[in-house]
Amino acid sequence: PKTWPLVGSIPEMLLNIGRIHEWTTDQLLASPTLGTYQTCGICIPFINNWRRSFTTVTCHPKTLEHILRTKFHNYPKGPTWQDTFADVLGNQGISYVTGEEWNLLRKIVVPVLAKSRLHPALDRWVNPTIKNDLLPILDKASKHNISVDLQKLMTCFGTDNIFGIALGKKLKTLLNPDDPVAVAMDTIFKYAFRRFFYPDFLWKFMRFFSIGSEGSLKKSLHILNNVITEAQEECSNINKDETCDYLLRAFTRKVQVNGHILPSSAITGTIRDILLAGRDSVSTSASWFLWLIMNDPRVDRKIVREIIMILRKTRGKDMNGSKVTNFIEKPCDQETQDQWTEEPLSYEEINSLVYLHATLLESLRLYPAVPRIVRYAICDDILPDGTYVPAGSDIMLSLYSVGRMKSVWGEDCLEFKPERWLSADETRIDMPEDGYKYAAFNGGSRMCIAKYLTYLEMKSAASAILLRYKLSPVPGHQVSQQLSFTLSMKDFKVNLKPRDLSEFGIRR
Ligand code: HEM
Repeated sequence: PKTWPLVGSIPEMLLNIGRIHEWTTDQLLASPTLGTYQTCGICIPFINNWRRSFTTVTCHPKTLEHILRTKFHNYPKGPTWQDTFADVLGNQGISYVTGEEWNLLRKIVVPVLAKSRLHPALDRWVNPTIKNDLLPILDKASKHNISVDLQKLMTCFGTDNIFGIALGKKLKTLLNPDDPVAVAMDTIFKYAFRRFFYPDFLWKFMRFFSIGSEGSLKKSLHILNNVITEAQEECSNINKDETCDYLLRAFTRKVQVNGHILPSSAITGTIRDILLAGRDSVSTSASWFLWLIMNDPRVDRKIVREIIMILRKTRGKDMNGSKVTNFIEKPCDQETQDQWTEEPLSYEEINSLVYLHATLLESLRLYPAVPRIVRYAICDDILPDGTYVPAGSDIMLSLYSVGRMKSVWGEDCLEFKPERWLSADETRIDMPEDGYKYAAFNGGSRMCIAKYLTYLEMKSAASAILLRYKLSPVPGHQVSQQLSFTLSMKDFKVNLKPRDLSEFGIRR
């Protein structure tokens, strides 16, 4: 990008702030290495060190692998990130700490969220939230022709699920969006992000005197911490032998791992990280996913058809009452439709949805909920494409841009095409050999701990919504990206019509 004396590329970035991820992609596409460029921010000689404002921006899968795996120890999150977010994330939580403490936390948390352990999370939290809270809201909206903001609803859905899964608490923000905890979470996201735009001395001054946005941030963190501490106290009174089905319980059982005792602040910090990370990421991904489907009737039909095929196998009955074994069936009548839509899909049903899974991967390729991550170079380094990275500078990985590179995903990289994730006969998922081509959940040792939980939550919500309703855009409403930690939309207004499944009773 164009770089000016003293202010670097800041003016051009500010001009493009409303489309910052697109702009970054444009710069990466124009770079001679097709995937890496270097730039700098405000740099005033004798006042700040040029290395602190120098940034390497990249999206090439080989470079991502180099930073996230091969040279993992040379690229931590760095002092600026730590200084800015220590109080928000808790300086002993999983996303903040490094070294042995971090290994220990991952050893506790990762197994609890492993794919094979998520069945109870679906039955106890996700599906009841869909059935009792989300669907009644959508039913009412479709009956009365009222449009809904799906981004907002999905944020409440993500919040309710993550509070259940992490703390064993029913928050029910779908029914009560003004719940003080939900409002506190909103405030934390909004004002913590604002720190990027204020000079350090200003927000630190405001924090010290608890004024303005920093005052609200402090209060909101206090509200969230109180909820976690209360849950910790309740949890310590529960019989230790009871089945452990939420994250906090896993901590009380495994406070000591390999002789290391975990401090209570590490547990609080990690739970806080999980509550914050597990909310907007899911709502953002679900919103882009549903937006893409709403605008692509071919994919919409294919998804509903696949769900029906699965339901015919698992819930279907023919005229004589016996289970249907083949899918070439009569049109779906109202009674069957009612039976199939009474309960959200079960764990086994969800795991049989191959096309839906491909659609999810495709939407995360184009719209990764975390669009960029930043690392810091401890020592000088040379990237695989020959770029020199000076010690003490930042390196930004644009996860948003990876999916938009023709050199990585081919000429049709901007097309929404779930089939690219499927085997030729479309019966199974074919992941790319180079795992760093798909980096939505990060890669290497700091990979997201909740990839499978996210898939499960999203497939469950998407199948429930798409089986029951046909979505259409609200005339005149355009979605746009909101500047935030995640790629969230400003709002996502849709109209819903009950889905008529009778048209799906045709031969394959
Ligand atoms: C579509 C949904 C999600 C996406 C795209 C996503 C993406 C990511 C990415 C890119 C990172 C790496 C961040 C970095 O190192 O700078 C990350 C880390 C993390 N994610 Fe997720 N995430 C999602 C959902 C979730 C959920 C539902 C949870 C909570 C259960 C969660 C918890 C975490 C935590 C705790 C970390 C830090 C791990 C560590 O540093 O060891 N994420 N996620």
